Amino acid sequence: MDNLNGFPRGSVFEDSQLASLVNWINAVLPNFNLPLETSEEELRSWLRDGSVLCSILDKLVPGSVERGNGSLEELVGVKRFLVALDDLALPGFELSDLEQGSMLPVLHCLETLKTHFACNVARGNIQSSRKRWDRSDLTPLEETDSCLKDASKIQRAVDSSVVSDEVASLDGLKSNEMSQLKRGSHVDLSDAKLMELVKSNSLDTTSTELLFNIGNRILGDIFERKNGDVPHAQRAVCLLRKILQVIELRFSNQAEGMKNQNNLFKAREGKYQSRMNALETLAAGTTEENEVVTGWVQQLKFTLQLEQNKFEEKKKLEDQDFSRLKKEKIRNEIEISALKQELEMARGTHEEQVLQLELQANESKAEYEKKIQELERHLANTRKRVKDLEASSESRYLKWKNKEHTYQSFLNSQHRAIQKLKAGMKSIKNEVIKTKGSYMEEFKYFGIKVKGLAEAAENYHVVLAENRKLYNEVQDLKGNIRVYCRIRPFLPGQSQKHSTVEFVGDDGDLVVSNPLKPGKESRKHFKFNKVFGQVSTQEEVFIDTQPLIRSVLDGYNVCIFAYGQTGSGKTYTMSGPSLSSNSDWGVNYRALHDLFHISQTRRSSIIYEVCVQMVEIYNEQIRDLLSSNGSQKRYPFSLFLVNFPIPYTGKSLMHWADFF
Ligand SMILES: Nc1ncnc2c1ncn2[C@@H]1O[C@H](COP(=O)(O)OP(=O)(O)OP(=O)(O)O)[C@@H](O)[C@H]1O
Repeated sequence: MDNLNGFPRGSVFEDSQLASLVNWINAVLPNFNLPLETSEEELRSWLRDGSVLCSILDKLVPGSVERGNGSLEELVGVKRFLVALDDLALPGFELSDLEQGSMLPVLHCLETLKTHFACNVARGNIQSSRKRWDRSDLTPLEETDSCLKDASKIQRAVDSSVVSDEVASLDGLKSNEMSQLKRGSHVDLSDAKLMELVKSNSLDTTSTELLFNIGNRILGDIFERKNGDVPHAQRAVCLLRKILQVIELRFSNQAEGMKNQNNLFKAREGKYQSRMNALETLAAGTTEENEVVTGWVQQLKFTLQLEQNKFEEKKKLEDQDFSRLKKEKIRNEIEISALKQELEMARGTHEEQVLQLELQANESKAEYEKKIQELERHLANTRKRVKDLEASSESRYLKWKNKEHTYQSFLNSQHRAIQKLKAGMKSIKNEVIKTKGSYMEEFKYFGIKVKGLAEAAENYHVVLAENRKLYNEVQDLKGNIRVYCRIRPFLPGQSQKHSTVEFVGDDGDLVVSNPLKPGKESRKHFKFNKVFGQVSTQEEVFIDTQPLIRSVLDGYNVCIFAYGQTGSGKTYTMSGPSLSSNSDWGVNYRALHDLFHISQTRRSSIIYEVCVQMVEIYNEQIRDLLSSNGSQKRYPFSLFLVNFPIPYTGKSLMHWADFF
């Protein structure tokens, strides 16, 4: 059995249909985001409080659902949804269906909404679709019932249809755009479109509901454009003002019309009352006439009563409409004032944003101008540099060209020279081969010569050894012990008149006189190997000892020592007054220098090792001065051993031993 809305009770709702329905709900209300595999029971729990249903319908037909008053009653939302459906003449369902009954009517209702509005969106015409429902889907009885519905519902339905007609008739807007406007969904409110609406007279013929929808949409569009599109906002404000003017004019016209109608009805009532009075006067005449007149009067009274009833009914309706319109006007005025405030705020915000943007624009403009100037300067510099570079590259190119030419000629000359060198090298090679042959012969000849020289050198060593032997024999003959005397000159400050040296002979004779002693004792004669006078030099003293020192290198022991009283010149003779000048060197330094020099000249044939020992003889004790614990070490023998080879300088002593 079918229900009142024409849906089969027993029909099945496929899962795919349910998923498609859920998908559609998600498309209409993206915030809900229901899962596609939602079951009927889950959907029931979602829809139970009616808020989702109201939101869907409000989204499809903005303003169609009455605003809630915050009631906590669960089914209030569903009731509002059903009332709104009824107003739109769309099929609904029973409250019990959503509470615990079959969900089929609810699902079919939603399916109808989906199909209906999808169809309307496609066609851009709500009215035609509703008419189809009214006529084809209702039974004749129901059609009759619907005709007897409340006058306000009819009026609203008529208004809706008028709205649709007016939507279609608006100049400058396409029908689907107007449909979107009416639903509150997005439509392009470009500046040109706004200007067109402001200038056109089509707003005068547009219904009040549609005007409110347009106003809402414009405000929404202004808030969506948060980036301060001020010209657009200004145009939108102009359009809003015009809409408000139209609405105000319309309300005042309606009030005026109501007043006129009221006066008209009052005038008619007075007219009928005067007629009744006239008829009553006539009734007071003849009985016959009276009866006839009474009949007329009765008839007139009945007619008047009917008229009065009609008039009262009409007046009641008009009063209701008037009060409704009044309330609506107050509500609209409140809404308009709120909108005005919002608009003012938005305008203030936009102006601030505009100022900020202008400031930013000025700053960035100045910055860009500065940058442009810098870039221009840079460009000019770059151009200049490019020109310079071009000029320098041109000159370099010419220079390199010249160099290339020079190198080419140089290479050619080098090539020729190489050719010449190759030819020269060939001839040199031949010459080298020839020379090599001659060298080989010469080498052979030299070999023979060198052999002879080696034999001669061998003989030379033999002769040299013999010479040394003879030399040392001469030294022996001269005497192993030689005594020299050196006379110190007067020291600065000493008197030169009292010298005891009377005679110095060339053969080593020395006569010393002392006039203070008597007889032979006053003159004494000494004999030395040689006597060095006051003017003798350090070198002259050394020359006589040099042969003895050289014999050390042939393996002989030599001892040189100086003897004399304090201040007689022992240190002067053995070491020298200073080492700054070679001429001041004493016997020690000269002897060592000579020894090292000779050892160097003989290093090809003999290698000498030189050792040094330094001892001190003091109070008949000998101490090693180079020993690490020298102060402790003492030699266990007495001073005057015969032939002990020590150079003696009084207090200090130097010893060269083991010379080879
Ligand atoms: N031949 C000389 N010519 C010039 N001056 C000399 C000569 N011999 C010695 N003298 C000077 O005489 C002074 C004493 O000489 P020197 O110190 O050599 O004596 P000495 O015998 O070593 O004394 P001492 O036993 O006290 O050490 C020094 O000033 C020295 O320069």
